[in-house]
Amino acid sequence: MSRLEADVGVRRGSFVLDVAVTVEPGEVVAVLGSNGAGKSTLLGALAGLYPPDRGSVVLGGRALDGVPVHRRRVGLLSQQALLFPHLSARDNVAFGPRSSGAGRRAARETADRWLAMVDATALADRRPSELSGGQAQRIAIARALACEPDLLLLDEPFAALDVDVTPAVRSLLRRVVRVAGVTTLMVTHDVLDAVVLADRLVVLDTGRVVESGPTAEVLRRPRSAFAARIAGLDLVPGRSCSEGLRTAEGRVIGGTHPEPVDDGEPAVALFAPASVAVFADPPKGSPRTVLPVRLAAMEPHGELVRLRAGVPDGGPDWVDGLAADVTPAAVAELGVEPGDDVWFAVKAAEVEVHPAGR
Ligand SMILES: Nc1ncnc2c1ncn2[C@@H]1O[C@H](COP(=O)(O)OP(=O)(O)OP(=O)(O)O)[C@@H](O)[C@H]1O
Repeated sequence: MSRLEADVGVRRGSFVLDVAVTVEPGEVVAVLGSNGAGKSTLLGALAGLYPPDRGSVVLGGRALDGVPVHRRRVGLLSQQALLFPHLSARDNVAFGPRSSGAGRRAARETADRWLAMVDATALADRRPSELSGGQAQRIAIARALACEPDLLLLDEPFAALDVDVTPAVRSLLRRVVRVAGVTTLMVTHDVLDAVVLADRLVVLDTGRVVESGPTAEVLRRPRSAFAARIAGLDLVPGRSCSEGLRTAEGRVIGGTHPEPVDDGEPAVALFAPASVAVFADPPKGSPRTVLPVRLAAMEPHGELVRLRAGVPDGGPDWVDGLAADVTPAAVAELGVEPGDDVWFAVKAAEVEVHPAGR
């Protein structure tokens, strides 16, 4: 496992990227930011496509300045699978090991191992034209990892997939990246990609890092406007359980599992602030998950009022920042103000539990 330390300046026309980013060995970091923020430029600089004007890229102790693309030991998975059309799936995966000197037999064995890892053994003899988008992307994942890269770069890896196959391919990528223990940097527009795959987020704006930190923390307490916009959801960290999610203190948040996640795996419960009902007294016999919170703030939010939670006496930290959007009439009826203890309640059907980065 290799550590990535990059501190680069890249000029493209009038745009300047000036970014320092470190990815610890085996860590997955997601780079987010609006269009034109410089995400692809950063990826290109790491891959060796755009030589930096200043700075350095050090991967596993090797300085990559001037090292050509094919010698960097950097794997790239992009939106399109970009498989060689004339080769079978197996030969596509074996291509990397072959190019780095493995014999035909050893390369095929490596390919078969990775094909099994991405549940694609049955597709080994097919040509790319005989694969669906999701199948081709699974082969591309195997191909990227079969080269045993020191760094894996993911460029919007699910953007070209049908929405109904994305969760399965995303879970699979999460599993194999963890098994391979490969240091990974991912560019994405989709906050769910970041939640499911990334240990840490880096937010770019006009070529600079404006925010970074553990995924759940950035989404829970966003400091940049961009993170706040993408993080418009309530998020509770914990571990998946059959009922939904269990927090570190053992509180169960009822929820559904839209994508596969094993019991006990790190996970997050996500729900919309508009799905949260607020009570001034603990609701009795409610089928919902009820969370005691201390009201920290009330702010206008469109036609609604956003109630922000703070931590009540002895309560867990993750309560801090949870939001409930309610009508002004409901706020008047509640008769509560900041500093009061209130109860947030949410129905299991409104809560999605997704696997999460560490
Ligand atoms: N070949 C080029 N010549 C000049 N400027 C360029 C070139 N390619 C990109 N740029 C500029 O560099 C900036 C960063 O682009 P980049 O593609 O890295 O952003 P991004 O964050 O990946 O955006 P998106 O989310 O739209 O893919 C943009 O302002 C873009 O206009």
